[in-house]
Amino acid sequence: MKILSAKQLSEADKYSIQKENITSVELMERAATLVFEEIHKRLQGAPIPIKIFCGIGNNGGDGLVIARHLIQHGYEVTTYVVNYSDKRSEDFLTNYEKLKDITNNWPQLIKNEDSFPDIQTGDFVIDAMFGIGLNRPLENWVGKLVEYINASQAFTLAIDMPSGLFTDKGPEKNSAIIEADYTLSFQAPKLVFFLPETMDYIGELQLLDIGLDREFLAKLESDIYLIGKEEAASLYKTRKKNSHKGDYGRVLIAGGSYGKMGSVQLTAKAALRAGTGLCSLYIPKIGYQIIQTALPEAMVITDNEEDLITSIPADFDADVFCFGMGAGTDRKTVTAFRQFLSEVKTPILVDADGINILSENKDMLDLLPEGSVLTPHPGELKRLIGEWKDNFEKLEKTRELSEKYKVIVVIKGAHTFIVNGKEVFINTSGNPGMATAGSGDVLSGIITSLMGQQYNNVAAAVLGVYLHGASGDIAVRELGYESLLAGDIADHIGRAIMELFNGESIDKR
Ligand SMILES: NC(=O)C1=CN([C@@H]2O[C@H](COP(=O)(O)OP(=O)(O)OC[C@H]3O[C@@H](n4cnc5c(N)ncnc54)[C@H](OP(=O)(O)O)[C@@H]3O)[C@@H](O)[C@H]2O)[C@@H](O)CC1
Ligand SMILES: [K+]
Repeated sequence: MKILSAKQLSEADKYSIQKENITSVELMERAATLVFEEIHKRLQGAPIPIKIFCGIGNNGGDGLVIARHLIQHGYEVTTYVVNYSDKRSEDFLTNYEKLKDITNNWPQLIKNEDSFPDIQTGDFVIDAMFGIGLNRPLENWVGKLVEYINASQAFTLAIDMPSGLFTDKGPEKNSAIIEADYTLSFQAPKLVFFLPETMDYIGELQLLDIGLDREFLAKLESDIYLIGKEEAASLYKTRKKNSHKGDYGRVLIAGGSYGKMGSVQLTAKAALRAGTGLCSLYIPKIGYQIIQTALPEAMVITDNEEDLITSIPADFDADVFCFGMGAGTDRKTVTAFRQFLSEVKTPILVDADGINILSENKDMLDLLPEGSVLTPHPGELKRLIGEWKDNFEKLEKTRELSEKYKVIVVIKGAHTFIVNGKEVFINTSGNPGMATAGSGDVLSGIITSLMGQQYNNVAAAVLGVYLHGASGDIAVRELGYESLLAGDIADHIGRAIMELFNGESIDKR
């Protein structure tokens, strides 16, 4: 699904109105009625005090429509107009009159701090103050009202966007933003819903299809895509009956050092669970027995050194190489990686210490084969690209790195971002239980595995990240967040692949 900007959404809005030959107030009625239906479905007429805070633009107009429907269905509603300006929008005004027609009263005006209403923890607050039209931070009493609502701890539903949050840029420091428990947003997801510094304002997210013109939406250009099950499933390649292990990739995973053999073991296990035909590990001697015992399905080649890696065989017959987990940054390992990069021809996946080595020796980035995949967590990314002022800048800098070196960068996080030049894919699967040691090693194994199975490298990264999150989601159903181990993520990859197709195993023989 495409992520759209505020400008694109307003254009889609205008186009749809013209094409359908409806008025903008009719579109507002349609959108806000959908919101009302969602609320009604959940509240089922419950006598909870509902307090709706409406702005004076079209987000406020939505709030007035929601208020009208709720009142007509017998809910206990108080409507407030946050009167921050005299420039009331036309559609706001139309619905202002309509609301008065049914209540015989004007909504209560809030004009300053003295007119803030009492809000109880048990109230249901609807935030319809600002949507995609916000163009500067909230100031003075309007900002204070937002903080006042947040402090009330009342359940807060944001309409389209939490008020105070910009659609296409990061918030300014200390700005007032509604901390919503739930956001019902129109038509398309917005980028800020998924960035680390802004995602917490959204609460739970639900998108409402308000019927904007599909053809127009399809033509809108966007480099940013949201990846859910449907998108992931479309990337999956079925297996042929007439095939053998050689068809599913020869993978060489190089890494590990004294005390860190578990990392490569997890990567190799994940690669095998994700479908790799032949998996070999290149490790220091110390790990030989460990790996052979823990993972009999993998083959092992050892370095001459006991405790660390001092050479990596670039001439090994592999479709894809993976380097970095548990490898350390010893001078001998750095030299080995440099030598390997100067010889290797196929794209590689670089994780953990591999990325740390690249950060400390930036000239080595030039040696990365085109299409290689880097999988940094934010700390590793910072070492690669330097500090960023906000996540928009982080994304821009990562795009520049990706374009300059022609590599795919997977920024790990609550929403993992896959950056391929200008293109960005945002993953939606996964959960906080996956914030556990070794989780990244498993991810590297899955992506490497898919690269080896002839997925193109971008598809391998996107599908790999999705499957990693989905495996974690399935595993927590049995184990709970706290007790999830990285190995459990690896063990549920098969189930995650099956669930791409609603639990059915794929058999297209
Ligand atoms: N597009 C769609 O698909 C559909 C959109 N719909 C709805 O419309 C919403 C967008 O409506 P919108 O364009 O009227 O903008 P909105 O968010 O109400 O705010 C604009 C007002 O805020 C003001 N203002 C801005 N910043 C401010 C500040 N810091 N402090 C104070 N004032 C500030 C600004 O005034 P000005 O900058 O001119 O002073 C203007 O008056 C959208 O989110 C959705 O809910 C649906 O009904 C139908 C389908
Ligand atoms: K809002």
